[in-house]
This record gives sequence, C-alpha cells and structure tokens, in this order.
Amino acid sequence: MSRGMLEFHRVSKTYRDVRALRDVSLEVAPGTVVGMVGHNGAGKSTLMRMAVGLVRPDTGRVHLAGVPVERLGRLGGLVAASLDAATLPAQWSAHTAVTVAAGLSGLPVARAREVLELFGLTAAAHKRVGAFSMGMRQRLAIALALIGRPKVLILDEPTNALDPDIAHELRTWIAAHAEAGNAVLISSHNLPEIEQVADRIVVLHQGVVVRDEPTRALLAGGTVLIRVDRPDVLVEQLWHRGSKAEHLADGTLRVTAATTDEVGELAAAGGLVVRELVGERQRLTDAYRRLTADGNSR
Ligand SMILES: Nc1ncnc2c1ncn2[C@@H]1O[C@H](COP(=O)(O)OP(=O)(O)OP(=O)(O)O)[C@@H](O)[C@H]1O
Repeated sequence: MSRGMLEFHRVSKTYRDVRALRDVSLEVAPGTVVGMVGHNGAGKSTLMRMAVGLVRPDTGRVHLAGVPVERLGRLGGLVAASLDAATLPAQWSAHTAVTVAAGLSGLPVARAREVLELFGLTAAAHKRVGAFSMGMRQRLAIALALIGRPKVLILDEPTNALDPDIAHELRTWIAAHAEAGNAVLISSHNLPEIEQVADRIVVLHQGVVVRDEPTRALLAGGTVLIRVDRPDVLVEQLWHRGSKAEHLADGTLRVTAATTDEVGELAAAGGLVVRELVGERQRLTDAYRRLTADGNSR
C-alpha cells in the first residue's frame, strides 16, 4: 500500500547519451516537505518535471494521489509547480498573471490579491513582468504555484534570488502548507535552508538517490557530550542501543551514533541526573559533501 501523494517508482531517463536519472524511487507523503539536494546536473529538475508530466520517464512510473500522472487530464488543484520563473510572459503585469491563474482555476479574484500580498508584490502588481528583478519574478512564480493551494507543491530552487526575509517567510509558508496536509517537494543548493524546512532529505548524485532519510537522521551522527551522576549506568544503556560512549578525564561521556534527544531521553528513563548535555551536530553540508564525493554512486 502506498503512502505517497507524489510517488516516483523506479524512474529512469536518458537524454541522448546523458543518463539524467537512474532507477529513482521516491515518495512525498501528505503533510511532509521533502528537500532534494544535488550538484548541478544531478537530475533534480528532470524529476520535478516528471511530476507534472513535462518529462516522460523512459521506464518507471510517476503517480499523483495514486493515479499515473499521464492519466490525469487536469493537474490543476492537485499539483502545481514553480519550475522556471523566466517563462512568464514579459508583457503581463503580476496582477494579470495572478488574475488569469485564479480564473483558470475557478478561484475568486480575492485569492489573486491575497497571493500578491503574501509575496510582497502588491505595490508592483501593475508593473510589467519583463521589468521585474530576478527575485520578483521568482516570487511571482511561487505565488502562481500556490494560488490554488495544491495538494502537491513542487518548487525548484524556490529561494534562489530571494531576499533573506522573503526566503524566511517562504519557508514558514511552506511548512504551514505541509502542516495543512499537503505534500511539498523542493530542491535547493542552499543546504542550511533545506535543513530548516524539510522533514526528509533526498540526496541525488549523478541521477541516483544516494540518501533518502529524515532530516534528523541525516544530521545525526555527531558527537554528544553528557555529564550525569552515574555515567556507568548510561554507558550500559547506550551499549544496548548500539551507541558507543567514551569516558573523558573530567567525568564527561562522549557518545557517538546518537542525538542529544536520544541520549537525554535515555538518561531520563534511567532516572539519572543530567548536569550537562551538549550536541555537536553534523552539519548537512558535511553530510552532503561526504555523500556526493566522487565515486559515491551505485
Ligand atoms: N532537455 C534536455 N536535453 C538534453 N539533456 C538534458 C535535458 N535536460 C537535462 N539534461 C541533462 O540531464 C542531466 C540532469 O539535468 P537536470 O536539469 O535534471 O539536473 P539538475 O539537478 O536540476 O541540475 P541544476 O542544479 O543545474 O538545475 C544534466 O546532465 C543535463 O545536462
């Protein structure tokens, strides 16, 4: 039984002699944000385009809400994507673009105004899109994608060219959209940012998924330092769950292969008094570098 609102099942794609995707399986469950990272040419855009039927896989299947994407006559309302901000008609105003989009989706004009407001485009609503800055185009493309509150939202590099405060607002909005039960797939080169918004992280490398894990798990693996009243009790408990602990000279334990939450909970469960608990998180950038190092593909 599948759980994904958006599912890629063993998809492969070759453009002439370039193997863009190889046997990629991935699912985005309702209520979650999946963040996709990978170097240039890793295959991220190809995968996202497949989700809206713009690219057909050579082999494999793409399902939206359990239905093969090619069988869905009308994708509007179910899925929306912001793939390339540069494709908006230059002579249109932002107001025209959102009004047309609202009309096509049977939405009230008030919703068009609302998305312009949400992305700070109200003042520039009647300016030609051709005269927009990169960041403004980006904001408009995202506004258009989310106007119909799609159940599956796909954003390719959404915060590219956005001011930090707008990027922050967008992340907040993405999280809220997912919390409302929708599925979101985003790609980014900005790793610390993906870390903040994604529940799961997929690392694509040379067309292959090299990692697909909850963000928390990908970031774990750092060292945890803990000082408790009875360290030997904790060492034994850690040993039972497969984590190693080393005694330091000052009585602190250095624990590997566990998170601060896990070590703290274990100490609490054992009735230990915790005097100090410090986590040295593995930054996503380090994890990503390691995963995409040369030769690290199947
Ligand atoms: N229409 C196309 N024709 C030929 N080759 C293509 C086409 N689209 C993508 N490719 C190639 O497929 C590979 C994957 O490209 P894709 O755009 O999916 O990667 P990406 O991870 O999105 O990269 P970026 O981060 O640079 O946007 C690349 O080698 C690219 O050159």
